[in-house]
Amino acid sequence: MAPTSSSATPIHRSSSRPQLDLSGAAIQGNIEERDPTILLPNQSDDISHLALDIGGSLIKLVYFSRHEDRPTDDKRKKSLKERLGVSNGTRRSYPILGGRLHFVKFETRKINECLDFIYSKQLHRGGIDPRGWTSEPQVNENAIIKATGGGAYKFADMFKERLGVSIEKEDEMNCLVAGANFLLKAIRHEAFTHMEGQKNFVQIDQNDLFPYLLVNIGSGVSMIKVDGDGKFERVSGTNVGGGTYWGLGRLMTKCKSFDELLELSQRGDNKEVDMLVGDIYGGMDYAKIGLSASTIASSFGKTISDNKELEDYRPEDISLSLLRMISYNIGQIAYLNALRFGLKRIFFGGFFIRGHAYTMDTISFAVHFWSKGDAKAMFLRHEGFLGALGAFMSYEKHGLDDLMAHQFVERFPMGAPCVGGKIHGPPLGDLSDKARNPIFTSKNILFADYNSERGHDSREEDQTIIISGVIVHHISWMEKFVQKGTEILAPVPMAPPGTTGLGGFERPSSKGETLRSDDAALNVGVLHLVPTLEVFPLLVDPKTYEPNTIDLSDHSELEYWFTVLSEHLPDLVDKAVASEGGTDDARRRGDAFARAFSAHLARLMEEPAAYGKLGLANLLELREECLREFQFLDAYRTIKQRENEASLAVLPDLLMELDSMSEESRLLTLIEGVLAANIFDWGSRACVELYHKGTIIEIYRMSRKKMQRPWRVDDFDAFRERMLGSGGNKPVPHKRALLFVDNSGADVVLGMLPLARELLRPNLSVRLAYTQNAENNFKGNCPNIHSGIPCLARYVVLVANSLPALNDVTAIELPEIVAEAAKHCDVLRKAAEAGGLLMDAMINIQDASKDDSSSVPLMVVENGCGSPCIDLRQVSSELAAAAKNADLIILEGMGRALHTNYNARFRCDTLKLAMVKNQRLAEKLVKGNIYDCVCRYEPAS
Ligand SMILES: Nc1ncnc2c1ncn2[C@@H]1O[C@H](COP(=O)(O)OP(=O)(O)O)[C@@H](O)[C@H]1O
Ligand SMILES: CC(C)(COP(=O)(O)O)[C@@H](O)C(=O)NCCC(=O)O
Ligand SMILES: [Mn+2]
Repeated sequence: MAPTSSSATPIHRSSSRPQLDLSGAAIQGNIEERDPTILLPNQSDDISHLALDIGGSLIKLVYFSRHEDRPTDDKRKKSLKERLGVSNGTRRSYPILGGRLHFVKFETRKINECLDFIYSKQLHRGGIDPRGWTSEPQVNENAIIKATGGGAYKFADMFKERLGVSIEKEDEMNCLVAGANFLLKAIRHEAFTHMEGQKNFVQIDQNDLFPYLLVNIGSGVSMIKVDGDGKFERVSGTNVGGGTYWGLGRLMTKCKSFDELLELSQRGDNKEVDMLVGDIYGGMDYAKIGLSASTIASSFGKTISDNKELEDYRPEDISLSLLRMISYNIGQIAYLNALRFGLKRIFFGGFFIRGHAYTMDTISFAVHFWSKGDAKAMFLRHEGFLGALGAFMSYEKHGLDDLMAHQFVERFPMGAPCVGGKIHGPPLGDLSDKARNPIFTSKNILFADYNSERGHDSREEDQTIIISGVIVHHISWMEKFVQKGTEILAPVPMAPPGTTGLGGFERPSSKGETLRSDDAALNVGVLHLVPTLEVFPLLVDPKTYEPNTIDLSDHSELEYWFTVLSEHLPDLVDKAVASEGGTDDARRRGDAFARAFSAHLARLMEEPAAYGKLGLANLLELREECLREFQFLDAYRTIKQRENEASLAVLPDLLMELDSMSEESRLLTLIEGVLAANIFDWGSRACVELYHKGTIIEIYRMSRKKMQRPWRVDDFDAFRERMLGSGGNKPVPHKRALLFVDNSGADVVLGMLPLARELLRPNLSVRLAYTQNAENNFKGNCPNIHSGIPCLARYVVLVANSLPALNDVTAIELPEIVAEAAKHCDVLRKAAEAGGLLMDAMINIQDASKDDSSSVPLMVVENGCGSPCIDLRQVSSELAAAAKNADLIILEGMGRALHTNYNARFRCDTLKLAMVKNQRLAEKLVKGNIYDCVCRYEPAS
């Protein structure tokens, strides 16, 4: 339990939406110090709000926790952010820093475990007072928890007695609908179809969501016609539901748990129990009415003709027969109701489904078969949490309903056993023994997901579990970490590859005999709420925008990238460990990171859609997130510094060389320079091997020498024409250019900065065009005048990562690099000085929407990402603001311009520049070879 603090000074956040007010919170010690301890009276997490759905079988918990910004080494970043109020989202006056939504469930018959969990995390002390979300330091008489489901009535007294809180009951149907509507609107890859073992995510158009049929398969089944928010009618239901399968199954098979029963079904053969069409028709199809011989004519029908007792049947066959009977029946009734009301879409929720492939396939089959393909069964990733989410939304000011998909980031943490930067627990060498021979009992995996939401914020080594007030166990983080890894690697239940055609199924084919543990099978991560994220405003069509260029649903593609990332792992671990001083602790964290990332990869190889729609960018981001989870804040720190220094040392010579050229050849040389310097990429195997063969400067020279036009994709002439004009075409200078920079060292110093400088320096072609225009009585001034001389772009915005990823330069590092470069360059110096050396530039950008004249020539903004790629649906609010008046985008690097955004269309002129540093990608994307270059220019569409 976290200690309480009486000397706590409250944090006050100005807020228009006070729902997550932290007035009860206090920072212990110096606010400036690294990772200060934040205390909320009587609780270990910052703040939590909780809602419950207490059903006949399961208790579902949704809770929200607010965490301080991730710990960072970089004081400057902190002070900059504080100064700018960036983390508070001042531009939009967001009142909250965001937080995380967690999903947990317990069996209803084990309600005590649920109460212990709430108590251990002090979730009931979230200060939910009926008067509002004002956190009270202590539980008060009026504290309430919103809950739905029958248990909200049945167990109300228990909550009062054990936790001192009152349950405020919410209507179950209301909650189901509110939860489903929220998920379908706010979570991008929430709904999917599942047919013949194939999972496909469905993009739901928010404006075309209603009406739909919601079928919630819990213990019993409710069918609700949903016409809008709060507009619904329970049109049907059936008492043959999840409770029926579990109840009958338990009686007939003696199984001890639901999962055991489901596992049995995977080895079952239902024709031993079911009467099939073929049994009646002597092995023939009844083709006239569309029934194959393997169609079930009568579930359990065969048991009447046999002279057998229950014991004579295999429990496996019984379980499968039951599962099919119930799933099929529900699918059929659902369709009949959809037909009744003319609904085409049916969403299925409830924990009966349990992400189980065979169950979903059976339901889908029934809907498809009876509707002749007209209606579609869709499933929800947060299947069983609809009611609990709805209850959460029923708090008067939960702040969730106006949030949108781009403000949620789902993470799948491993439960890193880190405490204050240290890995605790036994040496990692022991781990494989433990994994093979787990020491867990059913009791001490009670909180199997407990650590999933803690990540690197963990401050406790052991979790003490209190059951009925008695301390019964200590679980070390390490043990839980191993458990998580073991769970994640458990075999996946697979659906059969195909049906027999006319209404029958083959037997289920499972890759393993056991199901992935209940917890891991949820396929639901922690939803991080980042209110400041925005959709990049220059996308032509955000709805159809797909960041990933490579489709990993192609299995050979997935296999290839899986191998690339796996092979890169040892080197990455070495770099990461070295970046933390190579200590024993760093080594242990490195090993743990490698295990965790490998486990994620292995799982995704087996089940690519396990974490939602999967693209290469997701894998690359997962790797960075995983590093951060194990407290590797910047694995390439030293390498980046070394390369920056070396490149800055040769910058003056390069600038001199450039200055001696004509404008036309200079622009070409600059683009060549960007492409050549993009070779400095520590994420590419081939490049890393190159670095062992020469110094930075040698490689840079070699790379520049090899720049032969035409490049593999070469739109340079069109770009040059647009920039400098040609023949009768006058150049129309750009107003604001956004330069998405990539790697540290030569890439940014010798590539992108000189290009930025070119845009900002006085330009003869523009001057000429302007003068001619003026002579032709051109009214108005050329907008691009700095110090009285026109240039190619009036404002240049350098867009860099918010967090480190590989050797990419970050927005925090960039101002210092620009300042160093500015020592050798008047243009950069003047531009930077005009912006008060970038810090103020960032302040100004926030005002830019109000008054454009306050903008400065050169600024740095963070992009909101911590990945080598960029998903432009989720960028920082600063970048979104900076993009407002931008008319030129330059995307640089393989991650940002090829892996992602290669096919993205923008509303302004766009230049995509990258060197392809991977043979396979070169072949696939540009039909070329490794080290080929891409210079793709697309005028505004
Ligand atoms: N671990 C589990 N324990 C019990 N039932 C489970 C479990 N996992 C899935 N189920 C299935 O989920 C059903 C409960 O679904 P749920 O949506 O939670 O409904 P309810 O609100 O009625 O409890 C059970 O009847 C059973 O079929
Ligand atoms: C991670 C990267 C996208 C970074 O490239 P960059 O954006 O820096 O040009 C790239 O290095 C990559 O795709 N690497 C994996 C492929 C390989 O090692 O061949
Ligand atoms: Mn990079």
